[in-house]
Amino acid sequence: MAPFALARHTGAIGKSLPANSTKRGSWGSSYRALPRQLRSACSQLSPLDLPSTNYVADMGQPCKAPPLQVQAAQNIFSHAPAVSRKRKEQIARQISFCLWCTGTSASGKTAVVRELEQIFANLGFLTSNLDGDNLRKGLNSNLGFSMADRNENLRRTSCAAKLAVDSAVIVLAGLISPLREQRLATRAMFAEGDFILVHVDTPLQTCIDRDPNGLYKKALAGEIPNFTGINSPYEAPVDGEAQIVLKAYSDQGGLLTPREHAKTILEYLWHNGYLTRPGCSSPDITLDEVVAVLPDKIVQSAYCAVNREVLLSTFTSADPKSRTCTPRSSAGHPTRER
Ligand SMILES: Nc1ncnc2c1ncn2[C@@H]1O[C@H](COP(=O)(O)OS(=O)(=O)O)[C@@H](OP(=O)(O)O)[C@H]1O
Ligand SMILES: Nc1ncnc2c1ncn2[C@@H]1O[C@H](COP(=O)(O)OP(=O)(O)O)[C@@H](O)[C@H]1O
Repeated sequence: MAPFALARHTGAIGKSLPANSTKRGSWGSSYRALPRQLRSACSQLSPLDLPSTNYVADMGQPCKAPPLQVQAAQNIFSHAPAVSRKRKEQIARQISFCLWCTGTSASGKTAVVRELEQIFANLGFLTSNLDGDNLRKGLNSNLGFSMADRNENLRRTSCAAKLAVDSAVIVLAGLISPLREQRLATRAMFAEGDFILVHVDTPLQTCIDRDPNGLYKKALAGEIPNFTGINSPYEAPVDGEAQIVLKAYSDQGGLLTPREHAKTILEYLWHNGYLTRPGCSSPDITLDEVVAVLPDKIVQSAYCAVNREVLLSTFTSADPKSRTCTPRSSAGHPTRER
């Protein structure tokens, strides 16, 4: 089944503009580092759990699906990277990680990711925005919303996210990822610390009231099968599963804005060393400065200029180790060692 209805989001910005030594394995093997009960949950999602989707030819004519691969390829010899991720992070002057937002449709995943994407750009960090809707127009365009198709959608997206993280890019992903086992399997793709799950915890009724594309209305009228939260399950993350939970409403009952959500995430990232430049002992920007950055203005900020200077010096310095960072704050911040 082809995706029912997808709203495309343009990237928030144009093109111009903590890790450990855990072995980073494949979908099939990397979850071995997890406790047994999580492994068992992950193991139900295998690369063999492929969708029963028919392909549609370019001409728009339905065509017979090529036989789906039911067995993993044999005789594959993988290559170690010629340039390490650590080296790439030094070049990019950032620590890469995957920030993965889960939540029902219209919970605000796209809004918070776009907000973050712009703030990161202004701070001089390179990101990739992996949005479920957008990916379903390309990489995942042959997938629908059966659970098997969602599994495959999430598996492919996790692989893409992993490739970007291994290339020193910060990934900002927003996909419903409705089942706990799917999120566990996604997390298992990454080394510990490289994956941060964010639950965009907006009550279903609020999402239904928002209904920006009229999909809930159609689903409630029985016109869309397998619609998350209506006739297909959404398992909210259990306690401790998500590193960050974004409640839609403040304690006073007011609706929190995407900007406030982005601030919560930035605080987490800053305190946990994700915004510390490789080789530095603390971030080169204070938390107050981070959260003061305006997302709606793409500017060549002072930070971009400083980073560019330091970056250029890495190419001119004979000994890369002689490169120094001048932290803007000397407070004792926790740092992710790279
Ligand atoms: N049946 C059904 N259920 C849920 N969502 C649907 C459905 N049909 C279309 N859409 C639109 O597809 C977007 C969700 O795609 P995802 O790739 O994030 O879904 S999943 O993670 O594979 O479950 C989702 O986008 P968001 O609203 O941004 O979440 C919807 O706009
Ligand atoms: N924090 C928020 N407060 C109010 N409205 C929001 C908030 N976040 C998102 N919205 C609005 O809700 C709708 C759905 O948001 P979106 O980010 O597209 O959600 P998702 O990507 O989870 O489907 C949009 O119209 C968006 O402008």
